[in-house]
Amino acid sequence: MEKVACALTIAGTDPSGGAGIHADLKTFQELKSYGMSVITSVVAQNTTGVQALHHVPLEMIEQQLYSVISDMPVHAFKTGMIANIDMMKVIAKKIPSIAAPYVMDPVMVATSGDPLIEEQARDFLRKELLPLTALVTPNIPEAEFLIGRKVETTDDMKKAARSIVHDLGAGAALVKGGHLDGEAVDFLYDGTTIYSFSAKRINTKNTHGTGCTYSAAITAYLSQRLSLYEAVDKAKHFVTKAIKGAFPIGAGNGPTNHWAIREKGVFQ
Ligand SMILES: Nc1ncnc2c1ncn2[C@@H]1O[C@H](COP(=O)(O)OP(=O)(O)O)[C@@H](O)[C@H]1O
Ligand SMILES: Cc1ncc(COP(=O)(O)O)c(N)n1
Repeated sequence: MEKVACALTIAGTDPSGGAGIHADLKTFQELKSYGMSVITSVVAQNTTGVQALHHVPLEMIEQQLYSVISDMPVHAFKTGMIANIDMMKVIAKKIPSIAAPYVMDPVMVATSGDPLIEEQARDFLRKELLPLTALVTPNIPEAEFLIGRKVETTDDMKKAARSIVHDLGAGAALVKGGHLDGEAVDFLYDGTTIYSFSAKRINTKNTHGTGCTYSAAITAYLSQRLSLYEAVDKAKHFVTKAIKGAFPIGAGNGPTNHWAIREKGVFQ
């Protein structure tokens, strides 16, 4: 029988289709991994911001996890938005039973600036979930929170990546430079080596879902058994294309994940 790579995302929703579970599943599909999802929160949001949040009851999160894990193979998984400590506890308890690399996108606020997780949950995420990861993918503000210092230069980014691994216990750290000026450069530290991944900065406001799409692409490639370096390298190309090909739809920060539609010519 042919083998299929299976990737799981544990995250919140985005009915406008640009971020969260929706971006993750579209990315898994585009990269030819079989996509599965556990929904933590239903989020009423669009390109302009977050309008309302509804948290899925804890038993239901646990049940969704059980439904997937008890029946399906999982070759890599990621977490995105996990709104509060109780949800984090439920997820942390199940993680050790998933024998696959764990990629954490430490989502804290939406591109619009709206908070997606409770203030007190940030500490729990850092102390309890981070040490379970194979890779964590903070942007600059998230890296600053994790290490408790300002990150203003590429040198600071490299130091942050090292400190997230050595001081906080992450398996590896990818500190993303989307929030700095100049080249869009990200640094990966795997415990021994710093690697950089760079792309020309694209002049666009359509960046809704970039972090989700990037971490989902890494997860998809890891599910296909690529090395961490190869997975990040290919995912960086994917997210750059996704930002380049984004359509200016919606009144705010447009979604990034439409380049495949553009390439295949199915648009008006
Ligand atoms: N304007 C841009 N042009 C090119 N790449 C970008 C741009 N903005 C972000 N990126 C890249 O997109 C990815 C997501 O980064 P970032 O925006 O920092 O994360 P987040 O979406 O979590 O805030 C990174 O690889 C980053 O370098
Ligand atoms: C449910 C959910 N999860 C994550 C994000 C962050 O999106 P981004 O990738 O733009 O940082 C979001 N807006 N909504």
